[in-house]
Parts: sequence; C-alpha cells; structure tokens
Amino acid sequence: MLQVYLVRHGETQWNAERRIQGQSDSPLTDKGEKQAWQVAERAKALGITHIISSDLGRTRRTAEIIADVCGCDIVFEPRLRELDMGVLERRHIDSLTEEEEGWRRQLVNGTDDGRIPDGESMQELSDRMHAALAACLQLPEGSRPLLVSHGMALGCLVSTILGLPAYAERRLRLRNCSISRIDYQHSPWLASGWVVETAGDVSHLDAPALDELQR
Ligand SMILES: O=C(O)[C@H](O)COP(=O)(O)O
Repeated sequence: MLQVYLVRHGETQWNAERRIQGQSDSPLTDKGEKQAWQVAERAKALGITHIISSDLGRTRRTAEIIADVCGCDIVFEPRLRELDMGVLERRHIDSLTEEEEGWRRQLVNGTDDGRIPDGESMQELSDRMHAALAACLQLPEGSRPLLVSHGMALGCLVSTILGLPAYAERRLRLRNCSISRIDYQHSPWLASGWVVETAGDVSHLDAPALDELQR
C-alpha cells in the first residue's frame, strides 16, 4: 500500500503577521526554520524516498531542509502551490473591506465558482492538487513520497479525499510543519482509493505552531 506524507511549510513572516500569501511569498521565520528541521527528522524516521514540493519560496526552503536530512532529491511541482488569492495577496487579514471579506467568504461557503478577483476557485485548486497526488501512483513499488505544500491546498486535498467539498478545508487545521498521511489502498470491502490515516500531526514539534489564520 502506497503511503504519501503531506507537510505544510514552516512558519513564514507573513503567517506570523496574518498577511495573506497565496502565491506571493515571504521567508520562513527562525521558528519556521526550526520547525522544518524538526519535521525533517520525523521524515527521516519514516523512511521517505521522494520529496515533491510546491515551487514557492517557503515550501522550497522547507523541502531543502527535509531533503538535506533525508538524503533525497526534490522534484518541484507547481500544481502543489497555494490557492491563488488574486487581488488580496499581500493584504493583512484584518484590513479587508466588507466587499473584500465577501470575496473571501465566497471561497469558503460553497458559492459556485466562488473566487477572489484574479484568483482561483476551490474546485480549480482541488483539481490540480488531485492531479499532483495521482502522479505519486507512477512512482516505483515501495516508494514513500512526501509532498510539501500549503494550508488551503492540503486542507482542500484532505477534505475532498474524505468526501467533503473542497471548501471544507476551513474545518481542518493544518498547522505549519504538521504532517499528514494518506494511503492508496485496494480493498473491495473498505473504501478503495485514497484514505486519510492521520491529519495535522504536530507531535514532532517542540512548540505550538500557527495555522494559516494564527488561531
Ligand atoms: O495565507 C494564505 O494564503 C493561506 O491561507 C496560507 O497559506 P500558506 O499555507 O502557504 O501559509
């Protein structure tokens, strides 16, 4: 059975400032760097064989640290990027106008084709995340891949595997450098296909980690 591990990148400057990132970027904080080294040690103990990462800076840095500890190469995969948050990227979450809040609400309340202007819909995010995940099925027998991605992107992937809508990702806290595991199984009796083994495990971190809204 194929086990795939999902890691959200380490804390960034804009995570800490509650600033919307999307496909814009900010560097890891010192805490984020430390988180990355801690999740890297966990990955090594799990026997990770492949690292596939969003190509944004925050995930790239997190993947480089994990690769250093695990002795793996990295494949950069743009389909693992965070949701494109359009015109609201770089904005502080508390600075949004009522109209702008309305755009963000559309993303998470199931509005058909809800999106922030110039941004992506949750369905578009779900489609590309599942396409990136499906590529893991082509890896050699016995592979144990680890994907480095983002809060909304991974939340959307896990939610849809559970049969929930893409926008349900708000109900799942995937904190910085949390690790989740999904398995691909063939079982006529149980659900065949992807199943969620664990989600949002932070037991390898020695301090509380933020989720994307610093809850
Ligand atoms: O700020 C954002 O765009 C997301 O809510 C969190 O993104 P991240 O997981 O890439 O920090």
